[in-house]
Amino acid sequence: MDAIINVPDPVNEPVRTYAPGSPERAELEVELARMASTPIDLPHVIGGQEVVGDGEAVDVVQPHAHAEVLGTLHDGTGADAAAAVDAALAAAVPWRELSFEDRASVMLKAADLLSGPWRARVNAATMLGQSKTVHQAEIDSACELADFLRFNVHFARQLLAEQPVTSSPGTWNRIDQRPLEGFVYAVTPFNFTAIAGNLPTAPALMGNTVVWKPATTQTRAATELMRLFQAAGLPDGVVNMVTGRGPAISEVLLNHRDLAGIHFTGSTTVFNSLWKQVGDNLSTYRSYPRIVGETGGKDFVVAHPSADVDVLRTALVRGAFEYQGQKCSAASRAYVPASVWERLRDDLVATTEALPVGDVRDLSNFMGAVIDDRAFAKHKKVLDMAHADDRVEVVAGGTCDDEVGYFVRPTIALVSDPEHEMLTTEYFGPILAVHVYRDEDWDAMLTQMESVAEYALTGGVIAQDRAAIAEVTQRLRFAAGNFYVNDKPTGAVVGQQPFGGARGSGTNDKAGSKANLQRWISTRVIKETFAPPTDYRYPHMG
Ligand SMILES: NC(=O)c1ccc[n+]([C@@H]2O[C@H](COP(=O)([O-])OP(=O)(O)OC[C@H]3O[C@@H](n4cnc5c(N)ncnc54)[C@H](O)[C@@H]3O)[C@@H](O)[C@H]2O)c1
Ligand SMILES: N[C@@H](CCC=O)C(=O)O
Repeated sequence: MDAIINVPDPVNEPVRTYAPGSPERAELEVELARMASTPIDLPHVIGGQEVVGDGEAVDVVQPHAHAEVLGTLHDGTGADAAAAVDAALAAAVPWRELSFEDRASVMLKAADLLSGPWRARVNAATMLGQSKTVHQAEIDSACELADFLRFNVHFARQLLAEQPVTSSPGTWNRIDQRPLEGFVYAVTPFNFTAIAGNLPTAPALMGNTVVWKPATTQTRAATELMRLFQAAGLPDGVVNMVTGRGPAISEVLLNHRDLAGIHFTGSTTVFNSLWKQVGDNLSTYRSYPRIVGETGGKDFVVAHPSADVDVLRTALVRGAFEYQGQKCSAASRAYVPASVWERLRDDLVATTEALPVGDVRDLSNFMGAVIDDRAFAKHKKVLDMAHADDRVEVVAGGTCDDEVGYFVRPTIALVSDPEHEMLTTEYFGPILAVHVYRDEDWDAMLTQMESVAEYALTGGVIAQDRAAIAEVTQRLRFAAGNFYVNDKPTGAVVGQQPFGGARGSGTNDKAGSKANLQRWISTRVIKETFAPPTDYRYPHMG
């Protein structure tokens, strides 16, 4: 077909309410019951084939009811990884030779299936496997993933339309956006099904083929995503999913000549280790691998003496405790002036103590469980430390219980020492450290908190005074890649607040944006000369 094709204008997927009596709630409840009662194999998908591996078996359980198994995966071995690379390389040429419209069409179809007939099952898998409440699952696995798929197509179309600004008389300059040579390695975290879906499909849209390793605890929903992509017509081998913990898979992939890029989201520690291995292996590769990684955070809320207390309380409760604080964007440190704390404390503590925490199948709960026994043990240790440390006063929560599920009560800890690890370390759980500063120390507080943590992901200011808002926005310019004024620091929406941070929080390539897609292409410039010179001499030579 010869045509310059436009793509549909993207629109953010509307968030459904799941209110009692709504059709979406009825459909979801059927799916939750079906999935919870039907554990399945969670196979690798290599070259389009479901392969039950022979690596160690790992059960994927419901975090809020850990005796209930959702499925069993097999830890990916070196042989599984090698087979996935072979499949990705075999699929590369036919995939990149399809037109952009054909590739885009697969992504747009996946978005429409997800927002329609697949919505309930992907949401149910995310709720059960990752312990998300229905609202948290809906904004992630249905809406954000559909948005990634649709907005990426829109941004990719813009990228491909960008051509040289000018051509000299007698010449024509053109740009060809090539995929990378080799395969892209996508490694995804447990906490967002949308990220799990975006990291392999963004490079694929740009013409690359991919080996994708989801987090073990997210594999129930990841398995639904693989099936969704296949249902949307993704050709075999374009995305190959290898399940498991990762090191054995990385051993093969990071030592492969054709590693063309890494698309990672997860902790700073794991990202640093992958980057280091790439550095150590540099002479192995055909091209310099593109490395994109969005990593950890120690996200802040700074309150000014002019803050509206109701706005501040809501931003803290939602920002710190939604999805059990397991968002990279979650507020985990707050700086509150003494004059505001006096008015905030009782209501904030009472609201926090009243938050319903439990099994996410009970839709009246505000929070579920933390992801697994490791996370639970880490949070328990932090709570024990907080209770024992005389620089810390636990004013809400502070308890946990793993008898049925990995439940950690939402916790607020008053921390007097601004250098304390509770104000610098990412715990990735429902633990909010609050530092109360003297109103007159506003300036010193801003200077100290700006760089006390290694991260720079999200943060915000709660204030009504315009001069204070302007001051914080400027002084904390490098402290967050996503900055909020009078709002919680979570809940970025694709196309509205492209997401990512710098410093120890990652490469800030902004998931779901043109900047991210740019990393998955390698530009070729073609200059054609219509009446080429036939004499080498220049006029100045006489
Ligand atoms: N900045 C962002 O956009 C963003 C978004 C979501 C999560 N996060 C961060 O992710 C972290 C939480 O997620 P997590 O617990 O899944 O992170 P993690 O780093 O423990 O795991 C991330 C992924 O890396 C895999 N992995 C670990 N070692 C590996 C290896 N050697 N080779 C290959 N894969 C390996 C894991 O199995 C998982 O799939 C937090 O630090 C959070 O801040 C950041
Ligand atoms: N983009 C999400 C966070 C993703 C990380 O976990 C937000 O803005 O809350």
